[in-house]
Amino acid sequence: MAETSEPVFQTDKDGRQPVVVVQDLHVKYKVFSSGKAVGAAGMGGLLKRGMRGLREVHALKGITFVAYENESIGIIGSNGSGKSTLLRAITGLTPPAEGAVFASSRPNLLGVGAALIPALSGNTNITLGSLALGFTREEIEELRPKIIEFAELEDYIDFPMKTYSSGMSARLKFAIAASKQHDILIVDEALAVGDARFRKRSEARIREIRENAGTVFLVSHSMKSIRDTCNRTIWIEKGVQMMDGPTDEVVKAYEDSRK
Ligand SMILES: Nc1ncnc2c1ncn2[C@@H]1O[C@H](COP(=O)(O)OP(=O)(O)OP(=O)(O)O)[C@@H](O)[C@H]1O
Repeated sequence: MAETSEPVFQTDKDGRQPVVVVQDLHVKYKVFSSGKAVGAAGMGGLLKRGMRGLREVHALKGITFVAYENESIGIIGSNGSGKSTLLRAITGLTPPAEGAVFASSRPNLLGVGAALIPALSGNTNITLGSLALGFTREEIEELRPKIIEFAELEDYIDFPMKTYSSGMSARLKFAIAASKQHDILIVDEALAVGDARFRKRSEARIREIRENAGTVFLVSHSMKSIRDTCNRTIWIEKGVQMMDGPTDEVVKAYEDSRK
């Protein structure tokens, strides 16, 4: 793994500022499985000799790219191709087996779900979620009406969150998380929730974050969301980087491969 992070953040010849540098990234999961199903017959070559029940999944096999300021990068690929693993490696949640990930500031995964308590009201949860994002009490009171308006929950904000539909709580979570200007924002399928109108507004908010010097990564199975939100797309298949380039070209190649 590379030891020094300084040279990787030098601006390129066009003066663009790198914010995330991924170098030959490999991620492997070791999984203990119980039962006979995971024998040589079940998992074939994945089962290592002498380690009964332990198998290794090579989820990312050499991913390399540089993400710059103001980019919105879509990550696409079929189920199990390694998209979420890549996002987790960028946030530092999953360590690389080989290679390295450098980030110029702390990447934030869009989501405040963990900080919220379903038995409490939407309003109290705005306080909890915003505190978790690092806002002060004063900032929270300034943001509160905007969050409620964005989530369109004016009539429900004093009800316990557990009484919300899944779309309503998803809207509240997005509205809290997106109230912050993130430098590096990572969005994993969050746009799949909510109705078409809310999706449009969420996408607009993501574009705004990006325009304010943020860099956004978006994993989605919706090629429409990717086309509407991302200027660049990386396509991964079975852990292998297939393509990295302008969204239109990459999405077209991906869709053609699935015909
Ligand atoms: N925590 C884990 N432990 C073991 N294996 C894992 C773990 N997380 C993911 N994997 C495996 O790694 C591979 C990539 O999974 P990942 O979730 O990154 O794919 P994905 O592209 O996000 O999939 P999807 O589109 O279905 O969400 C899969 O084979 C999956 O089974």
